[in-house]
Amino acid sequence: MNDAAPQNHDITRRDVLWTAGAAGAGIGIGGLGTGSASAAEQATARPQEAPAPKRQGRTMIGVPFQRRSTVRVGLIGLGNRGGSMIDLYLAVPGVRVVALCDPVKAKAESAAAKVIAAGQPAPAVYVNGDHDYEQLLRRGDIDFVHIATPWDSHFDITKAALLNGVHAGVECPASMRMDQLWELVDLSERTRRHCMQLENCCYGKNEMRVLRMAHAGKFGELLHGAGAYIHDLRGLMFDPKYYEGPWRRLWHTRLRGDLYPTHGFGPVANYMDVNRGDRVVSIVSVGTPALGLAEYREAHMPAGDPSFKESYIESDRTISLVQTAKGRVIRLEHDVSTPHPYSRINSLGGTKGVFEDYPERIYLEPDQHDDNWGDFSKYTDWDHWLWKEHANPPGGHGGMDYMLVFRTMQCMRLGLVPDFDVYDAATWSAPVPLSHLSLKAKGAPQQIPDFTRGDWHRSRPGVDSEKPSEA
Ligand SMILES: NC(=O)c1ccc[n+]([C@@H]2O[C@H](COP(=O)([O-])OP(=O)(O)OC[C@H]3O[C@@H](n4cnc5c(N)ncnc54)[C@H](O)[C@@H]3O)[C@@H](O)[C@H]2O)c1
Repeated sequence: MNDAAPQNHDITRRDVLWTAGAAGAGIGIGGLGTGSASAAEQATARPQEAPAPKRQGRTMIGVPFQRRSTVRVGLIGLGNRGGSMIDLYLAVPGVRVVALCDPVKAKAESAAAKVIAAGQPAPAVYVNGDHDYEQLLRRGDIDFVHIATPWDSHFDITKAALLNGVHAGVECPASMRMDQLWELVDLSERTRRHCMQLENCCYGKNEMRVLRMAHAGKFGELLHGAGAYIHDLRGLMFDPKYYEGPWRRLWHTRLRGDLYPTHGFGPVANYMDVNRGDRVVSIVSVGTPALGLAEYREAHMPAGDPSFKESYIESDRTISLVQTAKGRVIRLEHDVSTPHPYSRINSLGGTKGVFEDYPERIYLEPDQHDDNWGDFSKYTDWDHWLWKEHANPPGGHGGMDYMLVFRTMQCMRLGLVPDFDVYDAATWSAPVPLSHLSLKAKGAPQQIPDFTRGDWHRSRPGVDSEKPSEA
């Protein structure tokens, strides 16, 4: 890692190529596989010192949803993620699933069958190719859309949702490119529709307990935290049936950097009130060689498999250090290509102690002393009201997926301000392009833009919400 500005780094002019006109108009750089620039060029299409573009609308901070008795939901992308999240929308009261879209007809039809089995009217189904989502979004009867498609298409579909007046919830990351993250901020402000990063890990039981303890001062003054996506995906990425095509593996041929930062970053950003009193200002990243996928392929794939044509450039482990305006440090890690038990690290430290997850343990003065970790299960009094009310939530990932859906739908039904907004989506996704740029610059720091354009000073609620007086 390098403190000083790089002397002989290899950022090319194309890495930083960007003009305000091109990004503002959304031209010159394609989505959904359009355009000719490489992913690496596109990821860094804004110079790191570029000032924030001029605001085109009013802030979306503190803007409540319009109240409604029933939330009408559409889902776009019904693979592993969309095909399981639909169960949770069907389990939450006051929600109707009205339309579904996936070019793979069998997936859309099987999701439609679930809607009917849940006793709701048959949903409209859109299966005619990669752009049929446009028809779904033009229907005029969708309040919220859940976008669970491969990463390349997140931006175009989210943009279309906002332009059609539909609140957008997009899977992680919101986009892989800096110019698109800014465009999402501008679009949300212009269209007055929320654009939410559907970051389920912010609703994890441990994450919410730590969040409440942090805000109550149990950790003292906050100093450092860490989050990660360490998940051995080698088997799934080489499984021809798991994903719809090899899109996820192919990102390892396209970009070096933290490809999936939001699961680790979102919760720690919440602990530290990022965009709510503090802000993240810079990131430095380093990466290991990329060896894991090629080694796995050699051992497990039959000779002649098309994957043998692929060259993996993504570091097996990327480690980034993010600094906040208040001087705190957040460590982010990404590794999906080596053997390792699943971990999001999820740690937080301050002047009064520290929490570390995987496995969960705590060391807080005056409760613990003599270097012996304490039992985190003794701190259940600090559980978030959502976890006190829903002790055994249905669905995957230990129940946090349900909490995300329940709370988002609750905010829409009751006309509340969402727990996070487009500024959080852009901030949590920004390490994708910026870690790439830092890696190329041999660890040189990159500025993280202030997507709030100065409003980060304002203290305001987020995931640490008050329980609404009505259900
Ligand atoms: N938050 C989480 O815990 C979590 C977990 C898994 C996946 N994800 C995210 O969900 C997204 C999807 O991942 P997945 O594992 O389900 O992948 P997948 O390949 O299983 O599913 C993607 C689906 O999108 C469909 N699709 C592709 N292009 C489309 C288009 N233009 N319009 C409509 N549908 C389209 C595909 O046919 C496929 O069914 C990714 O962004 C991933 O990062 C999030």
